[in-house]
Amino acid sequence: MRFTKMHGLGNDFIVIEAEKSELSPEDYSRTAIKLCDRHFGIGGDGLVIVGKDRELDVFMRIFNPDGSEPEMCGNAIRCVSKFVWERGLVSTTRISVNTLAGPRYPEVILKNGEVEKVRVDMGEPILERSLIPMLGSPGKVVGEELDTTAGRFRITAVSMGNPHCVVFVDEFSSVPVSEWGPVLENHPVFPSRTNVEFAKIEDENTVSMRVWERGAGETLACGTGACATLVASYLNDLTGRRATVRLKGGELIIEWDPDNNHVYMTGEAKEVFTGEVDLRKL
Ligand SMILES: N[C@H](CCC[C@H](N)C(=O)O)C(=O)O
Repeated sequence: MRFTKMHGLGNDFIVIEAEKSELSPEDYSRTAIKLCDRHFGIGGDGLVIVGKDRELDVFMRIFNPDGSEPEMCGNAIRCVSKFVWERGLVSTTRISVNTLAGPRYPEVILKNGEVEKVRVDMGEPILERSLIPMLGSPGKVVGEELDTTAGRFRITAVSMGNPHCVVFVDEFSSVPVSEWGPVLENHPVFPSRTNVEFAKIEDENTVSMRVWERGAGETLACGTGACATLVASYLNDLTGRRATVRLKGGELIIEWDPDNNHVYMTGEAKEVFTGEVDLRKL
């Protein structure tokens, strides 16, 4: 089966065209576990399935390395946009992509005919606790204290279709991401688990971020996480509605438009290699 290895700021994915794969949907989850393994498989932070859609240009499904299927993935949708543009699966630079979180609208930005960046309308952030989803009384979760087995955290919860728990820190050197991450990811207050972002405010237009992803562990970047972090930073009066989010793998520009309440993410997407994999050998 053919695959394409891509990444968005080092958040890497194995991309497969549904129509050209011998996989059926019930195979996706267990195949993701095998292919994402960095020793026994190809290696990746996710398996991304892209294909023609009945209503929109294409659909995107993503599976975490633990086999779970999240609603949305920011770095992956930039990779998918580059993938479908370069393979002629779409004929315009403005693309419509169906996801479990609903339609999303990326735009590929060309330079000398090549895809330089992708700007994605990530839709409206979801702030109502029960829709994150998070247990507890109705309302927003902004700067709320949460007791865990690793101590007490002040959190802000935002969904971009997938759940995010943002914790602001003064320095990363004192943040054990691989210890605190899973404690928050699996906290019972998050019935669907959650992605976890540790954010350091550099100035009112710049935020640095480390991320522990639901079903994937620490990654070099998280697009939906960067969007959630900008929203959380604004809700906590720490930044404006536009910021550069600095991740281990690179930078994203995130804007939260006050007029339509949509969040926009702009960043790169890269193709590294293509290959063939015989699933019977995994
Ligand atoms: N692990 C995430 C999905 C991938 C999100 C991330 N890679 C991004 O770029 O948004 C989750 O379970 O919600």
